[in-house]
Formats: sequence, C-alpha cells, structure tokens
Amino acid sequence: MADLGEIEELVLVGAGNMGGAMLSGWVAGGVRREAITVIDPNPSNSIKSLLDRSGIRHHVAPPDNIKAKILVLAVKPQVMYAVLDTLAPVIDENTLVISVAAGKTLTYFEERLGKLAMIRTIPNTPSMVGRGVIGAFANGLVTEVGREKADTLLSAVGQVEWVEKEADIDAVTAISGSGPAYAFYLVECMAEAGRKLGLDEELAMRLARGTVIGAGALMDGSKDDAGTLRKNVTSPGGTTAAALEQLMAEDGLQPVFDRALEAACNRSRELAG
Ligand SMILES: NC(=O)C1=CN([C@@H]2O[C@H](COP(=O)(O)OP(=O)(O)OC[C@H]3O[C@@H](n4cnc5c(N)ncnc54)[C@H](O)[C@@H]3O)[C@@H](O)[C@H]2O)C=CC1
Ligand SMILES: O=C(O)[C@@H]1CCC=N1
Repeated sequence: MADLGEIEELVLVGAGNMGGAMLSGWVAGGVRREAITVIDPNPSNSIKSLLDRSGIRHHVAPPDNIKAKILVLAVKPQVMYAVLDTLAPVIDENTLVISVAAGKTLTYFEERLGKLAMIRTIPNTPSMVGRGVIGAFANGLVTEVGREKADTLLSAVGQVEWVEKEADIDAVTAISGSGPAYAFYLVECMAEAGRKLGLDEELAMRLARGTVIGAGALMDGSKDDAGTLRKNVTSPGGTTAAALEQLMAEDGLQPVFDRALEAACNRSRELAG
C-alpha cells in the first residue's frame, strides 16, 4: 500500500461534490499540500476556504508550469469534452489519469488524451464523510505501482472495489454510485407513511432517518448478512412480519429495483458518448 505522504504532482480538475470530497480526504489523510494543484474556475465557498486554510495551489485553468503525475478528472460528464481539450499543458506520457465521471469510457478519454495509463472510477457521495464506495477499473497501461497509488488515494474517501471488466462499472454505478439516493428515498417514504399514520412530520422524519442510520451502523458492525439482520427484527406473527408481508407481496420490491438499476445502468452507457 502506497503512502499518501509520498504522492507527488497530483492535479485535481473540478473540486465540486466529488472532487471536493476527495480533496478533503487527501488533506486529512496526509497528502502534502505542495503535492496538490486544483483546477476549478468556480469552486464553492467551502472548497475556497479549504484551499485558503491549507495553502493548496489553485488555478482557474490548467497552468503551463506543472506536469501531473496523477490527474484526477472530476467535472460533470457534460463539460468533460471541453475540459479535456484544455489539459495538454498538464499532461505528459507518464501521467496517470483517474476519472470519476459517470458513463465516460476509457476509450472516450484515450481518443482525446492519447494512450495513457488510465483508471475509470465511480465513487458515491458518502465519500464526503470518508464512507464512500468506489468502483474502479484500470486499463492495461496502469502499472502495479500506479494501481497502488490510485488505491491509496481512493481509499482516503472510502472502500475501493476493483472490477475486472470495464463494462461492470455501469452496473457498479447503478448500485453504489446512485445508491445513496435510493437509501435517502427510503427515508422519505418511511417518514411520509409515518406522517399519514398521524405522527408529527418532523418527528416522523427523525424516526425514519435515525432508523436507517442505525440499521447501517448495525450492519457495519455485524458479521451477519442483510437477510439475517432482517430476520432478527422479524418476530413470528409480529409487526415487522405484517409490514414485510406488504413490502414483499407478489415479487415485492425486487422488480422495482431490477427496473431502477437497469435504467441507471443504461443511462450510464448513454453518457459514454
Ligand atoms: N454526485 C455524485 O453522487 C457522483 C458524481 N460522480 C461524477 O463526479 C463528477 C463530478 O460531479 P459532482 O462533483 O457531483 O459535480 P459538481 O458540479 O459538484 O462539481 C463539478 C466541479 O467542476 C467544476 N468545473 C466546471 N467546469 C470546469 C472546468 N472547465 N475546469 C475545472 N473545473 C470545472 C465546477 O466549478 C465544480 O466545482 C461527474 O462526472 C459525476 O458523474 C460520480 C459518482 C457520484
Ligand atoms: O446521477 C449521476 O449521474 C451521478 C453518477 C452517480 C451518482 N450521481
């Protein structure tokens, strides 16, 4: 495992939700501030204050006095094309490129940046609190050392899962990339159902939110699988069984999740172009 303190010439392009989360993780994890350059024409106030506090170099456009050893691309897929056109000054043949953009394939990057060592990743928003899940795929030009460095950088914000086939990244995007939204939607639905049962709206939200947070923490500390944890809540003939009978009626939520994740996976493929 490489050491965050040994990272050199790390250039981050786009310091929004994802780029900003990674930047915070790197700073907290010990990447030297001199090793980082941020390129973002319009960083949020919180990122500006992190940059000011930590004294990290910041540019509104790619400077011509730095060659990135590692270049992290964290702009929206829709602006990626225009951004890639500006990056020649910060890239050479030794640059390792790491993309976090949904959908954008390694072929897309190779066609615009040339044949470089490249890693396509898909993180998720819990990366903001160091609890992300990050899917990653490396092309054949990534060395063992490059992969270790990338693993160390990504591990600063969460759990890294390497996949063997690039196509799997679309499915990873559908589960863990977009997945936090499904969990938040579950909280919204539980709270709304509680409100309909007569509870104060804010109380219902506190109960739903606390329950999902608590269930996550319980799962985190447990060796049991999700099904066993569910069965532990479910007394025969009790309240949970009554609720699950509704949730699992006919095929239950599975067909809904099948359709939802298929839609996300397809959208990820569409974003490739
Ligand atoms: N938000 C999410 O849950 C996830 C997002 N992603 C991917 O992460 C990437 C970034 O998404 P977010 O962080 O959510 O977007 P964001 O909008 O929060 O951040 C994008 C950042 O890029 C900056 N930017 C715009 N034009 C630029 C340019 N020409 N040069 C440099 N920086 C520029 C913006 O000022 C902004 O700070 C996207 O490609 C997205 O697909 C991946 C997984 C999850
Ligand atoms: O919705 C999106 O396209 C991005 C990628 C995964 C999560 N957010």
